[in-house]
Amino acid sequence: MWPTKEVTDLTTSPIIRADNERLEVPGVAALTHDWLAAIGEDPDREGLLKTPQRVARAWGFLTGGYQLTLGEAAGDAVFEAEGSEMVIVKDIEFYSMCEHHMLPFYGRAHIAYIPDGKILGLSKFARIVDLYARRLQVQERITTQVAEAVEELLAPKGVAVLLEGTHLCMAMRGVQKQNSSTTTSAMRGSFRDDPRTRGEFMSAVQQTFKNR
Ligand SMILES: Nc1nc2c(ncn2[C@@H]2O[C@H](COP(=O)(O)OP(=O)(O)OP(=O)(O)O)[C@@H](O)[C@H]2O)c(=O)[nH]1
Ligand SMILES: [Zn+2]
Repeated sequence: MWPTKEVTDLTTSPIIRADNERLEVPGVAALTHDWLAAIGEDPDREGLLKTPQRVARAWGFLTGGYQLTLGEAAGDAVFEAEGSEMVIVKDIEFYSMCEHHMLPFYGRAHIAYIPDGKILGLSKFARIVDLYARRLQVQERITTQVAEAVEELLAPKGVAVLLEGTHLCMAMRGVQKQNSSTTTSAMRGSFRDDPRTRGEFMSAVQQTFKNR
């Protein structure tokens, strides 16, 4: 892993400036030059001349989650609030890289929680998903880490996280199954203990499947 950069200005951090690949990972450009040669390419042909730098910037973005903490991703958006109605944030798209093949997997995350005095700014759920997705990952670990992050920030009565993912390492190589998808979930507190609470979440999520 490359040296951790202190991110003090969140408006310029790689996770927030999602359109802007500003963080080049040191060493990746030189490695990419050698990688191109190893696969039989000519790294010095015109079309590839800038590719090592592009790859280094792209990987800075794709693995920008290593550069941020949960506190930085959530900012100051934890608020005191009355009430304990279920909050569901659905269809948060994510893009990650599998740690086995370093190929992309992507899909949607759905998060629900039941507050116990604290709520979180809605956009922060997407930032938390990006924080963990922009690393080398397995889908199960992103799912668990997002659930643990919501627990840590809010200490809610319950939290549920469900991810649906398509893995390119299963589609464009290996078993070559283009249509398979993987669902992973983490249920904590009342979502684990109360089937009705879990059922309410699952039917809300299934509604988004039907509407596609
Ligand atoms: N559980 C889990 N497995 C994953 C994920 N992403 C990729 N994999 C799997 O990781 C496994 C690695 O298996 P290996 O047998 O070591 O590698 P491989 O020979 O390239 O495997 P194949 O993909 O079957 O060709 C494969 O079964 C992948 O499908 C993930 O997010 N979660
Ligand atoms: Zn893989």
